[in-house]
Amino acid sequence: MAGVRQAMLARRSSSRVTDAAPTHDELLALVEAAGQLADHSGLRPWRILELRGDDRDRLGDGLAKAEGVKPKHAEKYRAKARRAPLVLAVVASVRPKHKVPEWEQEAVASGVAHALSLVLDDEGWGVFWRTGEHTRAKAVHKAHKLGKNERLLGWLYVGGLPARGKRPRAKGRIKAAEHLGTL
Ligand SMILES: Cc1cc2nc3c(=O)[nH]c(=O)nc-3n(C[C@H](O)[C@H](O)[C@H](O)COP(=O)(O)O)c2cc1C
Repeated sequence: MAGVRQAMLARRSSSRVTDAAPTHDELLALVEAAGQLADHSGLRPWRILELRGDDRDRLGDGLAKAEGVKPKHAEKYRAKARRAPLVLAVVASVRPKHKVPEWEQEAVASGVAHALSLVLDDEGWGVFWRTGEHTRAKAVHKAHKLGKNERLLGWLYVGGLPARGKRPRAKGRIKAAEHLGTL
């Protein structure tokens, strides 16, 4: 469908967003759409955690702890986690020792995050996928109450698009011919 191609060509990450955010119900509809991608054996090896308000401080505190910073000095990390009104933690929930290897399951979870970024962008929201050296640190894992077979793929920071809209693409579009080859 041409609409998807146009949406991809128009997609841009927005590092700065306003305090507006999709509601829980709006988000549910977008997660439903993003979750329709190819999934070997239909394992659905992913989930998304919706962090709003003070819940974002759990992320900030987890990052501070991973860095070895005491809670009373965690303000800098809390502020980072508050850069958007809605932070979506992307979790790969893998089934170990399944005939579908773990890397394929993580590929599905990653695909969902990309698809969710795209549909959010297409609906007019600002989105920015962030990670960092502590994404898979124990303290961050615990802060998100993840299970033994779960791991984070980072966070989608979501909010309203600033009045100036999306930034123009600095390096232009990719050169497709450089990425498409034959044997
Ligand atoms: C898995 C993943 C993790 C990322 N982590 C960061 C990050 O921690 N910090 C950052 O500045 N950009 C990060 N990025 C890149 C931005 O989300 C964004 O894609 C980049 O700034 C390019 O902008 P564009 O998406 O508009 O082309 C990450 C992207 C992905 C896919």
